[in-house]
Amino acid sequence: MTTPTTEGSAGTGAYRVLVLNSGSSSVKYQLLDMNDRTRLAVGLVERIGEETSRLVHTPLVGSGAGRRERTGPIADHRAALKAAEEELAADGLGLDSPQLAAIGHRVVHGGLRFTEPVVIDDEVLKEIERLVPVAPLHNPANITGIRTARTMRPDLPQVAVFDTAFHTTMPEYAARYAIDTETADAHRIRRYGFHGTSHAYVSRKAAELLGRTPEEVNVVVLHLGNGASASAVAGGRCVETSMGLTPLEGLVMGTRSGDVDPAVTFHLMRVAGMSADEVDALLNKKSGLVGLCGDNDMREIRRRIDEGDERAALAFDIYVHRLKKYIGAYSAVLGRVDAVVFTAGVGENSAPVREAAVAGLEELGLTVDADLNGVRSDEPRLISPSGARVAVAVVPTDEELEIAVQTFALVGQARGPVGQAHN
Ligand SMILES: Nc1ncnc2c1ncn2[C@@H]1O[C@H](COP(=O)(O)OP(=O)(O)O)[C@@H](O)[C@H]1O
Ligand SMILES: CC(=O)OP(=O)(O)O
Ligand SMILES: [Mg+2]
Repeated sequence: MTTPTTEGSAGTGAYRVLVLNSGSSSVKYQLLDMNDRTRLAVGLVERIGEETSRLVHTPLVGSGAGRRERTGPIADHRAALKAAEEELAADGLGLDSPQLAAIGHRVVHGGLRFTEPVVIDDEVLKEIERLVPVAPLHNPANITGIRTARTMRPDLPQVAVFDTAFHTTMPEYAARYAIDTETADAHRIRRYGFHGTSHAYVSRKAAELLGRTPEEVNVVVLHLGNGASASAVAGGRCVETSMGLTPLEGLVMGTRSGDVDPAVTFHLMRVAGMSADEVDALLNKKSGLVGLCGDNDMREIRRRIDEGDERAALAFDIYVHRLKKYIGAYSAVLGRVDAVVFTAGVGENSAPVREAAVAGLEELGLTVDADLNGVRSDEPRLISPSGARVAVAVVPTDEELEIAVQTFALVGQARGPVGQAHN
């Protein structure tokens, strides 16, 4: 791992990066010191637009240390960022700080054009807006984040780091749908994949855990958060991933269906009289775990299962069955698998999901040690027994760190030499 120098961006001495990860109803933010990649403050604003919004802000340095919480309505993403800025400013870490080198934004859809992080200008912003129809839950929130941050610090470089970028190495036969080529090309319909920052970070960390370089290993990464996706990474390059044109395809998610027969859509339109927008809302917001059992939080689902709730049990089984299909499929795609890696909220925390997802896959070399699987930790760790043919691991993701590193590297390149992107 190479550490950037204190030169920071531009030799100005600015060495901090603020990262904004704006989701459909939440904003996660982190302020990092890029000299040693430590976090100075972290925060989350959730349930934006509801009466019960909540901001949790935790400064990690100085006298302000200690978690602070605000509750009460926060109307929109703009208000959420303003509230976050107030909290940062209260600790002397506000956006007016001369030490701030850049703001890094997670942008979910980068289409065909953005295969690397970019400094945002009006034209880049316009392209991110053009992609709203293919990331309707995400790109609008990302855009609001960018616009608000620009208003607050118009002089500061703002960098977009795209979820889709890591997947642009997918071979054409994995990225194309088998539909009429002219129609597909005219509308840029293909599989883009998402959560790429996480898949990139976690696959690299998994190689490190195995004591190998990313080039030496083939891994299957299962990013199981509210949105969920799988990827097959061969020698450090993504060769297949489960999300497609939009973040709807693939695994069962908190509120999204993942894979369904596409005919479900026109059947609902023709037979149930639903509009395109209604089907869109059904598949994106009222499906997945919440559609199956009314809850999208895996903790709550497990609690209900323990009480004998059959709907929750069936939802769990459907979730895990889909995961197992993807583990099998990606083992075939990779030919040789060195590790299957669990990450994000469910992947990092739910031992029952991990156990059930690999149960019965001994023929593929996959087993989980019950004791290791039960350990709670924030560190990357193996949960397969020693000597297992394929390692099974838990690697906490850190999209914000990855975004900060890419942002800082880019701003440095634009203005003069700085440290490089990390391993
Ligand atoms: N201790 C836990 N046990 C089981 N599942 C958990 C736990 N903590 C969080 N989760 C799951 O993780 C999900 C959130 O994952 P996260 O990666 O933070 O999502 P996102 O970034 O998409 O908002 C929750 O909805 C919940 O299902
Ligand atoms: C792309 C995507 O699904 O993101 P999230 O998990 O943050 O909803
Ligand atoms: Mg996430």
